[in-house]
Parts: sequence; C-alpha cells; structure tokens
Amino acid sequence: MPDAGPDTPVDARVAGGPATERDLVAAELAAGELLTALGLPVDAPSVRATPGRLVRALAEMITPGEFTATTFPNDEGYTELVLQTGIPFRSLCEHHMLAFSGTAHVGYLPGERIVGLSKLARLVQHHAARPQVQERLTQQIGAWLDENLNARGVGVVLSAEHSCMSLRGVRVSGTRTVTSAWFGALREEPRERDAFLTLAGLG
Ligand SMILES: Nc1nc2c(ncn2[C@@H]2O[C@H](COP(=O)(O)OP(=O)(O)OP(=O)(O)O)[C@@H](O)[C@H]2O)c(=O)[nH]1
Ligand SMILES: [Zn+2]
Repeated sequence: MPDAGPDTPVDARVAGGPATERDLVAAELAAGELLTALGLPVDAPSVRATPGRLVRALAEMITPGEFTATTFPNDEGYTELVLQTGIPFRSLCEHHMLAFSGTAHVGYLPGERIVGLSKLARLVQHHAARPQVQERLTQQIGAWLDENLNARGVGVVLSAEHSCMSLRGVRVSGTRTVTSAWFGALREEPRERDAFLTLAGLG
C-alpha cells in the first residue's frame, strides 16, 4: 500500500488458510489414539465421531480468514484518532492449545489514507486464528497496520481471559491479561496515547 497515491483505492490482499499443509485424516487417527491413551476409548457409538469433531474444531481455530484490506483516500484530511473498540476475538494459547478470548481496541491516526472500518476487526480475527501468545498477537496486529497503512500512529490494546488459567492449572477465573502495542505518534506522544485510552474507556 505505501506506493499508492491518495486518489487510488488500494486493496491489500491478506492471505488466509493454513500456514502449512494439513493431513486431517492422520490428525483424526491421532486424535482417536490420544483419547484412547488418556483412558477415553472412542468405540462407543456416542463418541465414535469425537476424534473427527476434535480435529475439525482445532482446525477451525487455526485457519486465518482471507480478506482484502480496502483503503480510501483521506479526502477530508481527518487527522484525529480512528478507534474501533471492543472487537471480540478468540484465539488459541500455543502452550496448552486451549482458548483465550476477549476484546481488542484498535486505533490509528490517519495519514493520506483511511482503512475500511470492518478491516480492523478482520485483521484482529485473522491474526487470532492460529496458536498464539497474547503478546505476539497484539504486536502482529499493530505491526501489520504500521507497515501497510502509512498511518501517523497505530495502537492496539487486547484484554483477554485465558482458559488455561481459568479452567485448569491455577484455576483463577475472572482475571484478564491486558497487552498493548504502540507505533509512531501513539508511541512517542503521551497525549495521543492518553486520548486513545480515554476514548477506549481505559483511561
Ligand atoms: N506470556 C504468556 N504466557 C501465557 C500465555 N498463555 C498462556 N501462558 C502461560 O504459559 C505458561 C506455561 O507454563 P508451564 O509451566 O510450561 O506450563 P504449566 O505447567 O501447564 O503451567 P500452569 O499453567 O502454571 O499450570 C503458563 O504460565 C501460562 O499461564 C500468553 O499468551 N502469554
Ligand atoms: Zn495456555
């Protein structure tokens, strides 16, 4: 996108699909073996399809969607923050392969171009659809916008509950992990960052 002039709509294609080749048949066989080894045989009629369901459920969680990040010329010369708050997302903790879910606040200070609003949510969902740690997910969303939008600044705040902490292990429910990533003026200028946090209801 950086080469485009202000009058040309730009469609940055964000590729979806699995990052590496998948063998769902082998995965289903292995899932059956895993459950059996755990003392949960899958030969009863009610659970015969469970290995396949488990594989499809996991595969769905780790398949990023494809989309086009459409941008438009910033004809009005809008220079203030564009902020999308409370974008729901779910991802998969790469340590336990259990879900973490919460909300994302994504904002940017426009330069010559503005991005289609829905694309901020698509971008969050895209990067969340793979095994992740929350810190990396936060950074990847912000870095993509920083690299592709030529914005004056980019900010991302994620707040999530990790089921590997709430349902098992330490078993603390209700606690949230909050992470943030800042680029450009939102990193350099406390006033801009404070405006983001206030408008997101976090200030
Ligand atoms: N930094 C970070 N840690 C995470 C994230 N998701 C899960 N974890 C942590 O990854 C760590 C893995 O620790 P281990 O000691 O290897 O695994 P464990 O024995 O299952 O640990 P417990 O969860 O404490 O029972 C745990 O502390 C998790 O809470 C994440 O997004 N970011
Ligand atoms: Zn975990």
